[in-house]
Amino acid sequence: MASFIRQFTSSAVLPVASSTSSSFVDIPIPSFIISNSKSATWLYTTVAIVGALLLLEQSVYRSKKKHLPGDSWTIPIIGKFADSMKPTMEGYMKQWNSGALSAISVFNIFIVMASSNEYSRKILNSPAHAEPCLVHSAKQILMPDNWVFLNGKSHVEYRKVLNTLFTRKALSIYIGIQDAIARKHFVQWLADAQKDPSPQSIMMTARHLNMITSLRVFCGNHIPEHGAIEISEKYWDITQALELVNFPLAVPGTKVYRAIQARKVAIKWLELAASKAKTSVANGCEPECMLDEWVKELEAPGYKGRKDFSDREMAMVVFSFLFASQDAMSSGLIYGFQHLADNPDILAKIREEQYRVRAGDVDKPITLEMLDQMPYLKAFVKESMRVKPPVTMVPYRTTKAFPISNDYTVPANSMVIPSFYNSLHDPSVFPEHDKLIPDRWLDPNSSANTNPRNYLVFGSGPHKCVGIEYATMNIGLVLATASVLMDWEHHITPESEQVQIIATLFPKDGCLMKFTPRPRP
Ligand code: HEM
Repeated sequence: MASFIRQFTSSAVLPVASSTSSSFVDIPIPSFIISNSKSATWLYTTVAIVGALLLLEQSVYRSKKKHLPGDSWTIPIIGKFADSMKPTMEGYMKQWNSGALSAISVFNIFIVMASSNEYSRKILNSPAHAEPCLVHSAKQILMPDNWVFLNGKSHVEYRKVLNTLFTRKALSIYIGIQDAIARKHFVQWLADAQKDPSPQSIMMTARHLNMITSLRVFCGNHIPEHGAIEISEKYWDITQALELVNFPLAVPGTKVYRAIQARKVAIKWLELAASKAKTSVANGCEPECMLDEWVKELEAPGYKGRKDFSDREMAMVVFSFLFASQDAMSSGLIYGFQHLADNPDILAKIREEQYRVRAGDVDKPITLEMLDQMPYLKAFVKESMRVKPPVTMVPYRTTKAFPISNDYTVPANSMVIPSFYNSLHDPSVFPEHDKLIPDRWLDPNSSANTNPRNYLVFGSGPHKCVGIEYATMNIGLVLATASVLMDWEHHITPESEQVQIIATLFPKDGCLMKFTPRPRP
């Protein structure tokens, strides 16, 4: 009490206008009240500013969203961040089914999701309004000067050069490498299964097979074995960083930081490979991999394009191929194994075709000519990726206001995400759309074949996947060779049909398989 009185007496005088409250004039005010009142002013001001900003945030969101389906209000600051951390197919389906166009916001990034074939294709084919933006982390991982971030004319020019790496002539070099590596890995899979016959997840084994195949196809023996294994092991850090929204700073301990370290390792080996490929071709060696083929192509007399690609630039291209293919191809391959195991009648047809084309010789490496005679295999691969598309959507960014429909314009600098799932599961084009029916691709007059615009597994427009032929050839070749060398049994769990999204789609239980050697015919 005494201290209270002391404070009271030493307090300042509150200047109050005498006209309004003369009786209070000169009443001494305690200092704690004054200091509290100052901080209260600050508090009120801060609250008012924050409140105004939050209101502004809501009104900006609503003015951008207009009549599109989506939450009427966005969660302050973070928006749908929590959902984007743990995306689920059910969540995406709900969003896609809410309308052909729908809106969400994550960290104040305004996002328009397109689910119909018409709008998805429109985004992919409107380079004047929208360009691929990948997820934010992709730029940090791939490096901003990677060719994949080019747009317009410079992108078209660069792609012309890269298209030469996927010609039939180039693929005929790659197919032998793919065949040999697949067989080597199957020997290992069978040896591992003999040691431990319990069903094992093929998530990592299939990913490893894929990575080693890609590295050998792209770089041949210009990367030593331990370098290839180092890239393969570290690559998982890159996959894990591909979330829609990441922690913005790549500081130690974050996923993006770890991914950047993994990229540095990969680029170091890929630069070395580019330099060795140049030396090898200069020494007159015949091309044995993609980098050799590229260097050789640059020197061809009829070649008119750009010739001066540095080791780093070539390394970044190869890295962009790894980046674009590793997760998608692994997804395609793993679902391929699962679909065949779950559909023995389809597997039997694949095998029948294999034995016929290989004339019973299962040790004979596959050639492009043999693949040409395997329409059922091709139909299966196409159908397997239709049912479970590895890539379900690709983020684009509007470079200017984009009048996407008669009654809606996507504001500039928004994210627009064309999704492929609904196109690939449109029941009017794919009757019994959830069923795996390879035969629908064998009839040229089927609705699947007469509506090619619906098959968006590899995208559409100027950024359509550059590796389509290689990807489908690789998935087909691995499954075909596996079918004649091995039997496999799928250990079905309640999660086998559920999907987990790790950049691309995978069976939630990791796809548990048991492999055994298959007797020769
Ligand atoms: C099953 C495997 C694959 C799937 C499902 C797939 C799917 C896709 C999709 C959906 C896109 C975006 C297309 C668009 O924006 O319209 C894309 C782009 C791309 N893909 Fe693939 N891809 C696969 C394999 C590969 C492979 C094997 C390579 C390279 C060897 C590759 C290289 C690329 C590149 C470089 C791009 C960007 C092209 C550009 O921006 O011009 N992909 N892919």
